[in-house]
Amino acid sequence: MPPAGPGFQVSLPTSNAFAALASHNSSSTDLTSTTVAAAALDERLALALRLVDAVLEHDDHLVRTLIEQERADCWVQDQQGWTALHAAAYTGNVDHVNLLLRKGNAVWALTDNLGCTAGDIAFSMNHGEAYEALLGEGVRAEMLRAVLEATQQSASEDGEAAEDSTEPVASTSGTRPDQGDDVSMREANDDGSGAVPLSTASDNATFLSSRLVFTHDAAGQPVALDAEGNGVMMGWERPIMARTVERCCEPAWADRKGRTWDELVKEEDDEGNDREPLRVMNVGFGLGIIDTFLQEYSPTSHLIIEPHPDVLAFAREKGWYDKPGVRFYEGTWKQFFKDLESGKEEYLGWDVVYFDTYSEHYSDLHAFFGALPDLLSISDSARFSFFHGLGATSRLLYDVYTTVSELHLREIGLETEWDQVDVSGTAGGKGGADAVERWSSTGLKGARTKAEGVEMPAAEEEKKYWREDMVGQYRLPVCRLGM
Ligand SMILES: C[S@@+](CC[C@H](N)C(=O)[O-])C[C@H]1O[C@@H](n2cnc3c(N)ncnc32)[C@H](O)[C@@H]1O
Repeated sequence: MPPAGPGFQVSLPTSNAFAALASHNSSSTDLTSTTVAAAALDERLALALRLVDAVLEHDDHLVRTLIEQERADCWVQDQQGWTALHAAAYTGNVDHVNLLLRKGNAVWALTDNLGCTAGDIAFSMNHGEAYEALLGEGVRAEMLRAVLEATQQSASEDGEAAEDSTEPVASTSGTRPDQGDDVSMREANDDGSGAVPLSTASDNATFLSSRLVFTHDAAGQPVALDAEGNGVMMGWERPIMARTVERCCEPAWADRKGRTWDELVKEEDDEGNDREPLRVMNVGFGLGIIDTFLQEYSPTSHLIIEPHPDVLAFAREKGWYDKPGVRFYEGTWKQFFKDLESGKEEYLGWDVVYFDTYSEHYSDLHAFFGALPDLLSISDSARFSFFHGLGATSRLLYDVYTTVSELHLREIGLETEWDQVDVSGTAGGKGGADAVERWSSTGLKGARTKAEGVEMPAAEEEKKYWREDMVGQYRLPVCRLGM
């Protein structure tokens, strides 16, 4: 993802930008003041790069002097994109890591030219203590960000409420509640620029008003692509969806007379009895993969929340509107929540709730968490899960968002267990390098696709949304209301 990691929009000048600025200034007309300014910038740049070297050379005294007395800029990146923090992560010197974070102005989430945060480097070098320090910093920073965003959000809602007293309420369909810069739910929109463009992959309203294509990749896997050629959903995520359903539905079955799902369905079918209800809610239909697995449990009520017209058309064409127990809510989950509040929709007490949308951000998921105590059935067997692709291009970011989401869920009374799912591709076919390739955002590098009358741009370069080499196995959250 971008310089500061996926969705982390820390826009700081790199050392190169710093140098460019110095040279630009020195060619300006006001020679005296610009020469002084350029010299000052050169000096700061030299100081910052000396700090990187001092860290690499284990020169404790110089590191301390440069940070505490010389106030060297710890966020400056060298030619390979390394900051002093990357260097400290490389050497594994936890004192330097802490010094840079506490006394210096180091930025924990900056990525080097290869897309690695300092934490990723510490992890790959097996420097456990340094890694833990960076993880702690990331979690603190992201928890703080969420608090600040919530404060901003409630301030803007107060403002809107004041306006609402005189103006009709405008639809907020598909818009982000916060416009914050947090991590994307799925990581296809890494353009490395650090900016948040109004792209189909990062802006929900843009995505919902653009076309989608349902096609197949070179390996014959079904894929749904957005108008920029990013993968919205890929067939090879099946093992994740299968395991999610198993983990979320089995407790409800076990709860029902202690019999397995198969036994229960069979017995009740034979005897013609009414079954105990099993109510499931899925937010985001995509290719209908998770819904297919949910159907195997014959839910009495199967609610699918999906706003995209092309996805709805796809679902209709595949016969989903006629499946037993299935009902589509044709709108966003935020619209659905409004309808729940107004009484237009009913709180059913769902046994299983799953959340996997596209072009939304962690702050959206966090907002969804807040409703779970009302959405979930009070039964011990009720489960919630979500697609955890948060920060999946970096080991550190993935760990940070695993912890942050768990803490946020705990705040609202949900306990989380993390299951592991092999995403190496061995479950669905070939493994190794081929599997890593399959975890790219489209698998259609360089291919211009034309399907159903919608022409997609050729993907200039493969955008990975899962760094399987760095991140490892997929973590499946299984959440329940605490005791
Ligand atoms: C990654 S796909 C879901 C894939 C699904 N889990 C499966 O197994 O096939 C994301 C889906 O979320 C839908 N979506 C996007 N924004 C949404 C929103 N605000 N509310 C509900 N669904 C949304 C997209 O249209 C898309 O169909």
